[in-house]
Amino acid sequence: MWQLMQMNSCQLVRQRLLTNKSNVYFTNLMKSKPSNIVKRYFSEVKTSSEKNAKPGLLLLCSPWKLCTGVSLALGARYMLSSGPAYCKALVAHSRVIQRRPNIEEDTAKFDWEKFFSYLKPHKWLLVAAVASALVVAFLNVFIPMLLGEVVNVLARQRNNPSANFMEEIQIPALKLFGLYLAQAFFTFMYIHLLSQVGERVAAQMKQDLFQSILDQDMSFFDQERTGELVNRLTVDVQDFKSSFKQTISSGLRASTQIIGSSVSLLVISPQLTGLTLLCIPSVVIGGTFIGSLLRKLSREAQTQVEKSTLVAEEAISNMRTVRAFAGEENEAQLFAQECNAAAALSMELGLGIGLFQAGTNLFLNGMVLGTMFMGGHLMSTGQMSAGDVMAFLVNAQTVQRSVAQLSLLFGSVVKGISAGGRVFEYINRKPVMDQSGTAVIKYHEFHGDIEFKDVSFAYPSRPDAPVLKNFNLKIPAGKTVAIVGTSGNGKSTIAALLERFYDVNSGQITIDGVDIRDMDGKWLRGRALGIISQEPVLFASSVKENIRYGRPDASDAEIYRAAQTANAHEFILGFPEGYDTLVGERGMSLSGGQKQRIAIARAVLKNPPVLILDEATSALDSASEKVVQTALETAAKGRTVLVIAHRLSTIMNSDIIVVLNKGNIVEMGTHNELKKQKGLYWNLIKQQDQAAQETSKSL
Ligand SMILES: Nc1ncnc2c1ncn2[C@@H]1O[C@H](COP(=O)(O)OP(=O)(O)OP(=O)(O)O)[C@@H](O)[C@H]1O
Repeated sequence: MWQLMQMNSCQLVRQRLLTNKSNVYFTNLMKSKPSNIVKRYFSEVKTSSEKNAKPGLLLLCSPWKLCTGVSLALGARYMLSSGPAYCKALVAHSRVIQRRPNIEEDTAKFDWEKFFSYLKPHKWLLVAAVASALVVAFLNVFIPMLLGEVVNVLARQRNNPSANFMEEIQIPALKLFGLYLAQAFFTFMYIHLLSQVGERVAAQMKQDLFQSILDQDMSFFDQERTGELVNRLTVDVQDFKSSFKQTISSGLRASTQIIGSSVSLLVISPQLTGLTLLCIPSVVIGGTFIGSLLRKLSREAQTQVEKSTLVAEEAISNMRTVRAFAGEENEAQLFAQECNAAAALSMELGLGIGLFQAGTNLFLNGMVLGTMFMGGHLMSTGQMSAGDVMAFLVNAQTVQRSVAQLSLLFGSVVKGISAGGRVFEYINRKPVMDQSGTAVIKYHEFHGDIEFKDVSFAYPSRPDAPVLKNFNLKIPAGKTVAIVGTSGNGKSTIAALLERFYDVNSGQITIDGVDIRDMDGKWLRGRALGIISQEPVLFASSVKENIRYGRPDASDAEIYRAAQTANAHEFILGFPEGYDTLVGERGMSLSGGQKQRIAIARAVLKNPPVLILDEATSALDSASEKVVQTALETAAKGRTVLVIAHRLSTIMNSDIIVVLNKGNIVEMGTHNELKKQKGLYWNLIKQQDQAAQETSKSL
């Protein structure tokens, strides 16, 4: 049993959804009957299979997985005295649909209009860059001719040495030097100007993309992978920028050079040009065929590299879970597997490129030899000079280099267009939720009467699974209302709807009679509501900056006062660097209770009239819970408070307790009233007392 769990534990890190689930959810699941655990197992499998029907079906059909699931479920019920984590493994197991990361097919369209709107502010820089690149191309066409003139002077000198060599060489050499200087100057100009345009456009695109991501609805983040979004911001913008710069610099230059140099070749020697043209079809056909094979291999290798990166990223970002389940070996194996597959493909690609390059070099060198042979013959019949042969060779080389650049560019343009398409797709993406509300309630007019009227709601990612149906609830101003109920009943959903993370499907939620959809969302979340959740999220900066996040314009004195209210001032001063102590990534260097008190200070600093406490103490041990509970009670004074409580000890001194079952209110009243009813609330109390006794016995 344990081995089975170990085998599946590393899969846990890939279950992003699980991070939305509280420990309480799993503790509760752990206490269910074995049949319920099995039921939940299959319900999770069903949900997953809805998302990804084919593999889901496979999972359901696989007898091995079925047996594992049932045995995990049955065993888990009896083995879980040490905590809810194993239940997480159970549910994670049921959610394992696809072991390997899914690299989605690229379907995004490139938005040319948007692209030009980014170029527009830099049009003059771009024109100057393009003009400079064209000048370089023209110079590259003329340089071989002048080089030919210089060679002719040298050849004449060898056949007929004369004293006025300096005079003869002076003019062509000076002209050539002038062209070299001009070529150097314009090369510098186009590279410098192009990098200015490229960097400015890329920076603007990145900012717009980030802003667009920040503006998306919460349902967008429920469905998108963090790694994918970060890739859009980094890799895709980078690929697009490189491709853009390369298209202008290499593409424009190479095309102009091909045309210019081809004309020069014809002028120098039509016979030699004709001979060269005869060889071209074989190069084009062979090159296209081998090139397409190599590109296919390159795409496969790239996709494989991305897969291995995703495996590493998920493991590193969930390191605590990996360590807690001793999943290092599995992760390392999986990474090695993906890495080796990527290396094998890249080696195959290397072999292909090597053979292709060697063959091309042999062919091209053969052509040079052939040109010299034929050129020598034409020289012997007086139809060409040594300088002409030299100019022809250099021009032919320019054409060859330019063609090679263009063929390389083709891959880069395809890559850049698809990367740009993905970036623009996200930039253009409009949130579905209507954000046009502007209503705000003046602070001194704010009472804090909250009402849910006939609210029905299903998460956008699961439209067929309604969480609330015709839900009605009044939270009077200045009162504390606690919502209790077993896991998965929709308690946190109520808080999420009040924060307007999602819009209700029907009905309305009002604060002081104003529909929250008509309110300015930033004001609603930023000023009116404060939330303290079970797992407070801190940023990797100092304690002070984390508290200031509640109100960026707060003074230091206000921050200290908020920390005092949150019972955090003392322990913060105990740190060697006090308020300037860095909390580490996601607050790793603090205890759960300390993190929570900093989160409370952050909410207190914001001074919101309505406070939402979403299982704010349920992740803490009983000693920390008491300290945090006191801090919460101080913070809650004079505000309307919505408490989402799984553990009944966290409902504080609530004025009204609402018992929720399957999204419906089944009991409502004060603690004493509900106890007397001996209904669901009474059962919950009994269950929790029993669980507490069992825990203390096992300790
Ligand atoms: N982001 C989401 N997307 C889709 N479904 C969700 C999402 N969050 C929650 N759900 C589903 O909505 C239902 C209610 O979940 P909710 O988190 O509100 O329950 P809860 O009573 O707060 O549970 P717990 O006490 O375990 O936190 C559950 O079936 C859950 O799976």
